[in-house]
Amino acid sequence: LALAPVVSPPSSVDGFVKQFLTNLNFDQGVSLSESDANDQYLALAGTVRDYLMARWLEDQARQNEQQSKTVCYLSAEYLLGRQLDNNLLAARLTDIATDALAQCGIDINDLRELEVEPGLGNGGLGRLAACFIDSLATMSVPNIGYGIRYEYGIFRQTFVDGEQVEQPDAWLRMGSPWDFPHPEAAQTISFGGRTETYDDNGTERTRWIPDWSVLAVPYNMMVPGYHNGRVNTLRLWRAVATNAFDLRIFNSGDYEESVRAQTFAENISKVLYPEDSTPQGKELRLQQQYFFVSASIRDFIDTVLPADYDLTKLPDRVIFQLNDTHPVIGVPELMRVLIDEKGMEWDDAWAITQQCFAYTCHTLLPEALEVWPVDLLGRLLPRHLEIIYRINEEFLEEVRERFGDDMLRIRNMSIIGEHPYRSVRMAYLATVAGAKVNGVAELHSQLLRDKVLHDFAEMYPDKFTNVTNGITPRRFIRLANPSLAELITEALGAGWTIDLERLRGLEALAEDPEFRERFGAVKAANKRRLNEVLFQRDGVHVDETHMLDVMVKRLHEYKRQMLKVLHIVTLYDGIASGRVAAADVTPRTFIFGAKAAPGYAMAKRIIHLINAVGSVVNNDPRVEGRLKVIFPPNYNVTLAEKVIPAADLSEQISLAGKEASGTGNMKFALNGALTIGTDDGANVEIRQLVGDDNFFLFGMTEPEVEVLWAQGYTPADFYQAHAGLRGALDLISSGAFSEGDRSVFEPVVSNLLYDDRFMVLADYASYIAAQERVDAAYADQDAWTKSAILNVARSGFFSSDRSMRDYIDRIWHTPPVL
Ligand SMILES: CCc1ccc([C@H](C)CC(=O)N[C@@H]2O[C@H](CO)[C@@H](O)[C@H](O)[C@H]2O)cc1
Repeated sequence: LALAPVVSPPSSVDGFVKQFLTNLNFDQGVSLSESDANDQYLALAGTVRDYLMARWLEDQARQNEQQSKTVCYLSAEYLLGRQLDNNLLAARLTDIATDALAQCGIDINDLRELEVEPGLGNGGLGRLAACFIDSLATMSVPNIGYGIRYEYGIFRQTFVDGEQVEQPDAWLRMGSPWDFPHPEAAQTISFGGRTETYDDNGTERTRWIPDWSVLAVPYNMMVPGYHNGRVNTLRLWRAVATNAFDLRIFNSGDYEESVRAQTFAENISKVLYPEDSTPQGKELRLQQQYFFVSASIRDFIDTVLPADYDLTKLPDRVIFQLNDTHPVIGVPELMRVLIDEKGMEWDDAWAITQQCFAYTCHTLLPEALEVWPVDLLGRLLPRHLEIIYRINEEFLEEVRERFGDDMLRIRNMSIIGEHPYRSVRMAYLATVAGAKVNGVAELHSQLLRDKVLHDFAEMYPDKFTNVTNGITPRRFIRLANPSLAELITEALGAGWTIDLERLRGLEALAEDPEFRERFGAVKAANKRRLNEVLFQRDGVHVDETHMLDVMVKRLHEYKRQMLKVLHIVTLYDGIASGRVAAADVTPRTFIFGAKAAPGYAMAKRIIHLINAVGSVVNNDPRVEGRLKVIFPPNYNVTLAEKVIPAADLSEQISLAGKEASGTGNMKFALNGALTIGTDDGANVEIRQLVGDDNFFLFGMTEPEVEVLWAQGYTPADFYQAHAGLRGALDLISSGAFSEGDRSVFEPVVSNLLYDDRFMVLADYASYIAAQERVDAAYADQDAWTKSAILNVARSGFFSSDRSMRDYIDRIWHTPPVL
């Protein structure tokens, strides 16, 4: 019996009904007639999980027996989105489940809406991780996604008088049917204490005597491949106290103290840090990073490798991909395990470590590069600091050998920074330790080589490579835009879902008026769907006759939501002042989606301004039917899936040289929106592929930005020089959007006039000119639709499957296990 294969329930409506009722009755403990929607949803999720379980167990067995090389993706964030539909799609169960539930008198749509998306990420980096693990499963590449099972994900955003107010994201409250705990595989994670050396048969060794420890309990989520019967694992760690409850203290009556250890321990995986570019350097954040990385590395060695595996061959079995600097403490951790626990010599351990790690950098903002004060790191992880010091020592020796005693270079390249305080530069540690270092778009990777990590690229030219980001077409076309998916499948067959370059086949159809007709109808239908969703969700209407001009991404000054605001105010001012006839303005609805890090004051003010401009514009009869601003709160993956398919214009307007890649830009192009954008991040590659005629380019290039910055940038000069700009800024300063109270948005305007680090004013004129080109183009709907079809046809490159192929070829060398 032990060898009996796990049998999936029969993939039939009857089989599904049987499994569903079994789960409802025996897992949820209710009868169908007694059950409420949440019971039914949890039973449905459990049933889908049962169908995937057999595949998962088979896969694990296959990978173990084949001793295949595994990609361990170490990420502090996974922005997964809702699971139900993706799992149904992957397992070809959508129709079966829909019919089975209908047989039980249940409308699956009602249950679908109950699912709370796991918001275990902030933005681009977290969502990219989710797209990547979907692609690896679909490509049958052995992969374990390791991360943290935060009890509270990214905050829920509400607006109070137009201002962002954060609510805790209690996503687990109604149960989490998609993951299941494995306490038997818990790892003990230690902190604090000191180190001591001891003699081990003539060899001096070091051991760490920690102060305290917590348990890391893994929760597995299944990551199903699309239509290939494969299931990989997402393994998220939860912190619990080693001794949850101190009976002695309890019996002494100090009940609170008796459970303190538990609450203290649980804090580690309590909540996601809501910053997405400015590290706060908080100790708990470092605890989180070490907690999940230590658990993951030891879990892989203990549970995936055979017990007696020869660790000198570790690079044959695993590559740990570092998703930005957040998991880099994993480098000294692997060294500690190999040397202190496995008794390996330093040089052997270092040689292995350098082959087992690779580092992806996701940013260009110097302030986003994490540095940890040596005091904090030394107190929390004394042994790791020792190891980092020795890594740095040996590295600087190598620098000296290579470049001589060049003190400036040595100080610039040292993993240990001296100013403003002695700290460990995690990006440098990752670069020195990683077998490969990559950026996430061609321009980004070039800027890493030329600027951010220039000295390292000079020393290790072969280490630096690029892998342009991608998105999964399963979620962001098949699931988010079923009517477009249907149209494409009808035209090209279904193969495009796992081979997105096949979209090229649509190029010819762009010439076909009938196909254009149908493509336009899909866009119109998605606008109507968005209208229903936003009316039900927030009580606002979307006018499907309007151009939908969409800007959805985290709120950050470098992304320049303020440039979009100035465009809206310029249009509004034109009509309101009578300078422009309303009839001459293309009817537009501006849709924003954006969360600001709670501590990012300027970002929160800009959110307030967008809502304030919106309420004035939306209630001014002079622009009624011409201009409308919609800002649904709590932008997340689920809302993105409804907004992106309805968009006509995709706003990708960051200052050139600041957005590492962007991935929203790719989702919009693949859903038939045209892009207005700068030559920044992956916009450059989108424009190169879709063609200049199908992209509204504006603004300075990165070198031009550097030149203007070097020669001294005076934003007020642009204010003086441009009447439209002056009018828009003056209108905001006048209090027109704040009931006459000039003080409310004064900081936003003066920041632009006297600082403007991201050159909003410098790019304003070019942006407005580009928007006029958009208006002209949109007037010819047929030509616009043709251009939209060409955007879809030529964007197959931006599949995360292609990104995975590039990682496999250039960094991982982990062929699919078929
Ligand atoms: C510690 C604070 C912190 C948290 C998150 C981050 C992330 C790296 C920020 C991020 O999400 N970067 C985005 O990553 C995307 C995926 O590669 C890119 O497409 C975006 O351009 C980049 O901003 C930096 C610093």
